[in-house]
Amino acid sequence: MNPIEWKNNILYILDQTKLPWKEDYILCFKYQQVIDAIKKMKIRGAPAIGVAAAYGITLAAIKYTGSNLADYVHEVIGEFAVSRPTAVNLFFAIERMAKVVNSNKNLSPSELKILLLEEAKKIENEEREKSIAISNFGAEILPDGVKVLTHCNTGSLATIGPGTALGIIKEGWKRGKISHVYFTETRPLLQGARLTGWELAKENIPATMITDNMVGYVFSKKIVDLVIVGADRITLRGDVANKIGTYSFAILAKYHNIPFYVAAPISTFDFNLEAGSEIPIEEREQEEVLSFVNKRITPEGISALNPAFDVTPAELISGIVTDKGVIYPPFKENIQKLKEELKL
Ligand SMILES: CSC[C@@H](O)[C@@H](O)C(=O)COP(=O)(O)O
Repeated sequence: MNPIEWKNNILYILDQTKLPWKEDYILCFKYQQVIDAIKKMKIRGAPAIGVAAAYGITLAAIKYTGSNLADYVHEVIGEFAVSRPTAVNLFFAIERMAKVVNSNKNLSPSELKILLLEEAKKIENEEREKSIAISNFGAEILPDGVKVLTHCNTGSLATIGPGTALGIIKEGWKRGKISHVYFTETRPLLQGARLTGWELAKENIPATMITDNMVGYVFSKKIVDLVIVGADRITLRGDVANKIGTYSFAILAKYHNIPFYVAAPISTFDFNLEAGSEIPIEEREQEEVLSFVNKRITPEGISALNPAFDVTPAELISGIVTDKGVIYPPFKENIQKLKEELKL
């Protein structure tokens, strides 16, 4: 199941706000529809947001009939850059699209449009390959018969391909290494209950959902042996921004001596940032937490906090599974080494 598909100059986006009730694709004819889909989380998950933006920029270029395509593409890139602030994959993808424009200034508009589409397809294919690699590296380190907990949705819907944390779980299940999967409901938008539940059910993987506030209980009862989550941005010292709640689960895992793994492609690393405190955290509308299934549940006059992500310090993480292998502590040294090896 692809969360996104490019066909005949139309971008098809599977509307994740309608899952699991309806498998409905939005047909994007204009780039503004893609920005809207990202903002409203019809498409979400760090790698998938990057791919959507790359195609959205291509869509804008293809539809443009004016006389300065390069400037126009840069303007559109500026609009995508403010759609969701935390997942660095968005910026990774738009920088690559900007580079195509900047290094091909002498080409005709039609030639440039072809190159932009090729780059978007390349980004998509690379993300697919990366999530396959992560799934394999991660499955290798899983102990036999392990009971795993994951948070939010990091599967095919959030990436292109099997997924990151959920990709590892799917691969681990295929290899007979996982005995049971637990996943959180993931308040407030229920990416766990709706989306991870949907993917696990499609794969016939036996799974149990818990609400976010049951994690401590589940750890204390030794119901779970290991945690794997995804990431929206990882800094040079190995601090990880991920779906709100991740930080609390990491602290609880440390207390209970439960290994806590993060899975993400190298495109989720932000080599410009040293510490997690520098990561911009998206603050979403209060209404999302004050209401449940579109019905206000908190009395009028009460306000709410709604950060979409939190930051888990490197000290709480056992390992980071990437498409280039698993990084272990000391993270700062090992991330720096990988950066140099990959010439990034
Ligand atoms: C492979 S997806 C990794 C992360 O993007 C995922 O864990 C997550 O936090 C998703 O948040 P979302 O707000 O649903 O985009």
